[in-house]
Amino acid sequence: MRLDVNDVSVTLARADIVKSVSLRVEDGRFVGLIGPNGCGKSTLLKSIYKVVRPSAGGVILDGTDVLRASPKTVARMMGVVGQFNELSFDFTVREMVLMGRTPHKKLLDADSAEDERLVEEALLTVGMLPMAGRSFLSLSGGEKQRVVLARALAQQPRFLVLDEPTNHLDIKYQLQILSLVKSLGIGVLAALHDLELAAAYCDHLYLVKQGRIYAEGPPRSVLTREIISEVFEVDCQIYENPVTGGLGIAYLESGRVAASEAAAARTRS
Ligand SMILES: Nc1ncnc2c1ncn2[C@@H]1O[C@H](COP(=O)(O)OP(=O)(O)OP(=O)(O)O)[C@@H](O)[C@H]1O
Repeated sequence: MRLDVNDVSVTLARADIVKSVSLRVEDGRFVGLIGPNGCGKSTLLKSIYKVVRPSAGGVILDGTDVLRASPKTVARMMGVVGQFNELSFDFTVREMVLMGRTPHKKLLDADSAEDERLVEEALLTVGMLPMAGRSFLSLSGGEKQRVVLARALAQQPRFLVLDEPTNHLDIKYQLQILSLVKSLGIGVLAALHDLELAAAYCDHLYLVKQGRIYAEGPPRSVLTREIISEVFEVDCQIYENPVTGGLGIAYLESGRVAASEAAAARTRS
């Protein structure tokens, strides 16, 4: 399922937050959205999953006009893991995940054996089956995050939108969840903060700066020292990780940068 975001702009409280952004996620590709705090990643994702209405532009998923389609129509295709998972009412973990089946049901349809099977499978996948009877509100941040992902998996989406899916997760679950999402083989658009993880898992990156796409391409072409310095205002060295062969980023503290530049200047003179 292919996602096309065409010239989307979002204005909130009279501020232009997303400015004419276009992007594409081809079927089966894992695409990352990266950028500094407040650059507009979540707002852009919310406009894709219909929580925020763009002031201009269009969102097309597999030929369906997402902005005009009903929420149920979109939910049959698209699973979402948002950034905040708070609820006013308490549900059990199993009930939360069962909600993922709602888009596939008619009003008053009972839960089928297949629904129950998909819920068990999703809970098993994220390691939350032993806590199926627990109250959702009593869970830790990482446990909640895994339940919300299980709900999205039970939905059997053909496209996933993830807003910082590894937020709150310890390293085991960060790696497990990203590997799992990648193994689904469906189109994924995910906002990620960890640039090394983004490089390891994403086929393609869009880097956002102040509401606009600043750079896009394969991770190695986007995650360069120059671009990271321009957008994140942090100096770094890019290297090939000798163990994994993946892209490594060594961040340099500003004091150390100044010291190494001074040392380099002394060597030159
Ligand atoms: N409802 C709103 N009204 C006014 N401003 C908003 C609203 N929602 C978000 N913003 C502002 O829009 C900007 C972009 O926010 P957004 O949450 O999209 O950023 P982000 O890139 O996801 O940031 P982070 O990495 O910190 O999660 C921020 O300056 C934020 O304060």
